[in-house]
Amino acid sequence: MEPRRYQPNVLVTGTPGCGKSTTCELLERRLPDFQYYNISEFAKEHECYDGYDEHRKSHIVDEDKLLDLLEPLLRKGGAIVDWHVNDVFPERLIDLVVVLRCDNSILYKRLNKRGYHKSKIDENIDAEIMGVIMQDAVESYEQEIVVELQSDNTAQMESNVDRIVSWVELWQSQHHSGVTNELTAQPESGSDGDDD
Ligand SMILES: Nc1ncnc2c1ncn2[C@@H]1O[C@H](COP(=O)(O)OP(=O)(O)O)[C@@H](O)[C@H]1O
Repeated sequence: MEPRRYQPNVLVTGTPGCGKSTTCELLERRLPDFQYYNISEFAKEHECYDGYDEHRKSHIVDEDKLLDLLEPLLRKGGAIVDWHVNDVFPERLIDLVVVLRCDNSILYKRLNKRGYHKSKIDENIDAEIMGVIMQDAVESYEQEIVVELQSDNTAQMESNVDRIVSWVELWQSQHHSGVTNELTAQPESGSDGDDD
């Protein structure tokens, strides 16, 4: 059986350039007990690669190897996971999925500034217009744990961070009080509860 988690795991996903890393870095400061996993960097660091995609000019991530390494870390809870791919993490390990969204013209400027090739910018803008990442998220997780947050400007990003922190605190209060209740629960009185 899956061990009980005392902190939730939060997956922050979205099209590249939507603001995942910036949001996660702010979250990290607000949630000092949490561990931040930028999966692109994690995959590079642990060489979770399975070839190179010449067309995209990027490494192909070996998802099996990635998950083998990541799963024991996520089982403990308290992880902030940042990746544009979201359908590879087992549902049982994820408590909240945040899908960041961005206006196309703003996203274009961000990706252009990043020096992406035009074909790569177009591919990402198309994905954002079609809501590909959101679609993947709702197909992979219970709809109740998926939230879509707009991240066009700093004010929205700050508000998103506040919302995620509030959600984490709510999760903690529900789960920690749940533990206490289980431990302190009195046996049922056996009354039929006749309320006439
Ligand atoms: N909500 C936002 N408001 C203003 N700038 C943002 C916002 N989100 C991201 N950015 C900027 O856009 C760029 C891409 O953000 P980043 O967090 O690296 O995106 P991702 O991790 O999704 O690829 C960065 O220069 C970042 O400062």
